[in-house]
Amino acid sequence: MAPSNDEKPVLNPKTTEFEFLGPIGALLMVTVLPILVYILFLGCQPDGCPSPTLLSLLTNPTNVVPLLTVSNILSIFDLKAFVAYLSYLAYLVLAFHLVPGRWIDGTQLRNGTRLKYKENGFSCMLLTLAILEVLSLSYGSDPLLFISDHFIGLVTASIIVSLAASFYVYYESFRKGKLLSLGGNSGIFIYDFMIGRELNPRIGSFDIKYFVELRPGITSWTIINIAMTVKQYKELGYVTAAMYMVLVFQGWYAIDSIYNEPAVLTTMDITSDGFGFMLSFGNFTWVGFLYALQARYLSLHPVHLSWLQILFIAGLNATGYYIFRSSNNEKNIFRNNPDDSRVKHLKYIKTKAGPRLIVSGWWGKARHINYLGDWLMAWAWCLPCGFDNLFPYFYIIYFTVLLVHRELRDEEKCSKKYGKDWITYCRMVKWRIIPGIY
Ligand SMILES: NC(=O)C1=CN([C@@H]2O[C@H](COP(=O)(O)OP(=O)(O)OC[C@H]3O[C@@H](n4cnc5c(N)ncnc54)[C@H](OP(=O)(O)O)[C@@H]3O)[C@@H](O)[C@H]2O)C=CC1
Ligand SMILES: CC(C)=CCC[C@@H](C)[C@H]1CC=C2C3=C(CC[C@@]21C)[C@@]1(C)CC[C@H](O)C(C)(C)[C@@H]1CC3
Repeated sequence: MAPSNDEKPVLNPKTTEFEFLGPIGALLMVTVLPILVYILFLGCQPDGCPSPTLLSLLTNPTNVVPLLTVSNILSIFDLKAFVAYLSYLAYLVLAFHLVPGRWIDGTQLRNGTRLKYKENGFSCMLLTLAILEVLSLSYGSDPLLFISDHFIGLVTASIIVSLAASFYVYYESFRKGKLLSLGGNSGIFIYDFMIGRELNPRIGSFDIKYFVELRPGITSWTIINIAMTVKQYKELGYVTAAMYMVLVFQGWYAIDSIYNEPAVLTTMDITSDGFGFMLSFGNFTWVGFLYALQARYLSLHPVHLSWLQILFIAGLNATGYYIFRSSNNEKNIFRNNPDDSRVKHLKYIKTKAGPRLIVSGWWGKARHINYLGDWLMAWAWCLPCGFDNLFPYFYIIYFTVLLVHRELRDEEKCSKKYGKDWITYCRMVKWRIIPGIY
């Protein structure tokens, strides 16, 4: 007999528990984060990081001339940069639709369905890099120097686009039949707008969250790093080892994330977080521009490293990448096919909720061992900037907070999902991120 209406589970239950300090935290994120991005970029100028000229404003606010001249703050509004950024996004959307790729299944949704996602990110990235090469061969360094010359204007363009996308998906989320995120349906605008109300906003088969997660931000981060390397070469006549390390380490990470595109389908962002300002701004601007903080710093303030420092930092990045990639692959392969020869030796616990929890291998060392690998790489991206300035280390500070907070969020989610099985798992694997420490 079909369950009565009051027995049927509600498809979109109201969100009753807040994260990120609730509506107040959401308002702060939407207002403070864009300002923070401007401070980190406008505040770092050729005359210093932070620029002493701009710091003088703190003691003499009326002396706005330096603000206009040194920081070129009026370049925040840059029509050329805005048009260029929109053209860049249009190209990415066109490439997504035209470049061939297989369609793969996402994880099962709570309404029992599975969405299909087009896997052609790596081909699109190769196409983008090929186009960059052709442009450089045809027009020299000008196309890439446009990026460093119009950088703040491009940042503004990404912020405007991220806000427009956030408002669009929020408005569309009220259409009938939408599947909402469990954490973004509080009914309070600023909170749902920030954390994301609809789980998988789409235009036809075009999944906005999936596209934004691995295309505009990751790609612009890679291109900006190349542009900052070209800028350093133009200024110095050579490229420092420190810049090469940041370019290669971060470029590898970015391209690796796209090469392993299917892995994003099992991340929290895709499986449980709605698409709102956090993921929109987080990808378009935070990943797309702020993640290039070290390359921009080195283009303005070259750092020379000793061979010992180079070897240590390279070893740190390699260790981090090995832990990051092998642990993520171990979980993703196991979850897709536990009988795969590469993971069938792993011990696991069966859960009442269904999915199996690995309790040996990487996932027997810590409950988020993959975060440790990512965190070590983050250190390897900051250390090439030397120790004269804290600006480039903003990334490791932000990232540490993000990973610790994300681990707590995931613990909360898994504890609710797995109940006693999660308690059993935690007893067997007691470390959260760093085995023996945390
Ligand atoms: N560079 C950056 O800015 C960022 C990078 N990252 C990286 O993204 C990667 C993915 O991180 P994230 O999205 O947080 O998700 P994770 O890859 O850490 O996966 C967490 C999920 O995996 C499942 N799981 C947990 N423990 C086990 C286990 N023992 N066996 C099997 N499955 C398990 C649970 O999902 P289920 O409900 O399916 O069981 C859990 O919700 C990480 O490597 C992280 O470092 C993340 C954020 C930002
Ligand atoms: C302060 C602020 C705006 C926070 C928003 C958080 C986002 C920046 C991150 C949340 C999860 C992310 C992931 C990646 C980039 C950063 C964000 C969007 C990621 C795409 C980076 C590349 C990795 O290989 C990944 C695909 C595993 C990863 C997924 C999560």
